[in-house]
Amino acid sequence: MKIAVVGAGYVGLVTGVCLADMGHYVTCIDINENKVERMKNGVSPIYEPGLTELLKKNLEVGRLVFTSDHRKGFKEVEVIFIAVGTPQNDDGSADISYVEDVAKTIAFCAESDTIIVTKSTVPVGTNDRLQALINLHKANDITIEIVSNPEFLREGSAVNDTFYADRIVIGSNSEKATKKMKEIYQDFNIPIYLTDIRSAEMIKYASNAFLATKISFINEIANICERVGADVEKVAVGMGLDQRIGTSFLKAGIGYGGSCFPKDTKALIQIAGNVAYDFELLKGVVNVNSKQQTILVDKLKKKFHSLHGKRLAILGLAFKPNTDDLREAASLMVIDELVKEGAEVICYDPIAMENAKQTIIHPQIRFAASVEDAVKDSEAALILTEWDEIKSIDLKVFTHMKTPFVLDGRNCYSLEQVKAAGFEYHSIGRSAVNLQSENLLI
Ligand SMILES: NC(=O)c1ccc[n+]([C@@H]2O[C@H](COP(=O)([O-])OP(=O)(O)OC[C@H]3O[C@@H](n4cnc5c(N)ncnc54)[C@H](O)[C@@H]3O)[C@@H](O)[C@H]2O)c1
Ligand SMILES: O=c1ccn([C@@H]2O[C@H](COP(=O)(O)OP(=O)(O)O[C@H]3O[C@H](CO)[C@@H](O)[C@H](O)[C@H]3O)[C@@H](O)[C@H]2O)c(=O)[nH]1
Repeated sequence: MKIAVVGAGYVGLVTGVCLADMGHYVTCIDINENKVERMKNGVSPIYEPGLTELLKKNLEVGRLVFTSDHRKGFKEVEVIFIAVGTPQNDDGSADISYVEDVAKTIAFCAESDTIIVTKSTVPVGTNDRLQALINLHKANDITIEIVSNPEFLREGSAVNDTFYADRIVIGSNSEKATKKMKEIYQDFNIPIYLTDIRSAEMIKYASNAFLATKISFINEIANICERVGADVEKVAVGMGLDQRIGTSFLKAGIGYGGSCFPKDTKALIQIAGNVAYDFELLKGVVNVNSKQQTILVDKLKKKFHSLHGKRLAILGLAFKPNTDDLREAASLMVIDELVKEGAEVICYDPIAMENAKQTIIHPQIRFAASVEDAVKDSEAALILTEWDEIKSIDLKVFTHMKTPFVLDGRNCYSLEQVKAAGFEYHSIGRSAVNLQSENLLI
């Protein structure tokens, strides 16, 4: 089938490449001409395992085309996916102006019957609004129908998530559009959950809010574990063995970041507020997360009287491993706090360094070429992303620090490993390892 995808960001590019790989003819349209040029040459603008290979393969066989010309991209296509951003407004609500702009462009350009598929995460009722907008602007003799098809991929495993998703959600009020959607996804062999448009829109927000709730819940349990002498890692395993609870998203740490959970939880609070419902639980989840993101700074302040002039190493900048995305990463909040306290910050990340150099600019911040360079002469090391490279380093590297003091926000090492290596170590929801007594401190 001939398909257009508007917005070649994370979701649009991965969707476009995977649809092409499944045999469809896909045109990805993005207003960023620089990005389009790179993609035309087989260069992915994002770091995403497995994506470049598929991008090159599908460009070569001619199933994938990139353009910044919407009218050209819409020529002869039956289905248009919208995958542009829905960032956060100042009040936390979702900004749907990019999605509305695309809907209007489609209405102006469409020359024959078209199905629009909204992949972007949009507040409940947005697709109905888009349909009304399109009906207002489209030519009279054509039909444009809209379908909600929220995206559930995770950054860092986006390609795999697309091919092996647990479900595909399709919200549609039209039999013709539903049939087309089933055809598009036929070869993916993934269960399809068909529902109405508003429920599909809500499934996306509810899923992200629920996962964020699990994370804030385990982080609060972790904070209590530290105070009562329990180990959150063991608690999470024990809880997860109950199949009603499950093991996933119970990894305690320094909170959730990224381009989705922070903005989608806040947007859902707004969606509820707009219908006079106070989503108290979710407000708690958001507050817990914001405190959790800087919990290591609190621990650091307990250790040192003042952070002024202290050299502190940051290991890991991306909001999670296997991505170079820094959006809403805990590292940004931590670094901001440390800079305010007058510390000298030296950062290292295996992949997100180039993005970081353009995002985190301050005279007190420098970048190191390796973990070794970052920790050398530092008075504390803060681990913020659990990259394999960081998890698998020889722990001796920390013993060469000016003060061998490690704050691990992602519980990368076992307490036994750390005790054997010999440095002071504080993690999340577990006893601290003290250097002098070699005892575990509560
Ligand atoms: N990033 C994720 O992991 C993820 C996962 C699931 C859902 N989502 C949702 O998907 C949507 C897209 O997210 P993203 O992270 O891919 O966004 P992104 O910011 O990475 O990409 C958006 C792209 O759209 C382009 N664009 C903007 N206006 C355009 C227009 N009029 N025509 C053509 N291109 C245009 C931009 O240049 C940009 O390349 C959001 O609603 C997000 O909440 C994201
Ligand atoms: O047990 C866990 C799991 C995750 N995280 C953190 O949560 C954030 C988000 O992680 P993850 O969900 O793996 O990555 P995203 O790419 O943000 O994916 C989420 O957001 C996407 C955008 O909406 C959805 O499509 C996905 O289904 C949803 O998992 C990261 O900072 C992780 O460090 C934890 O702290 N503990």
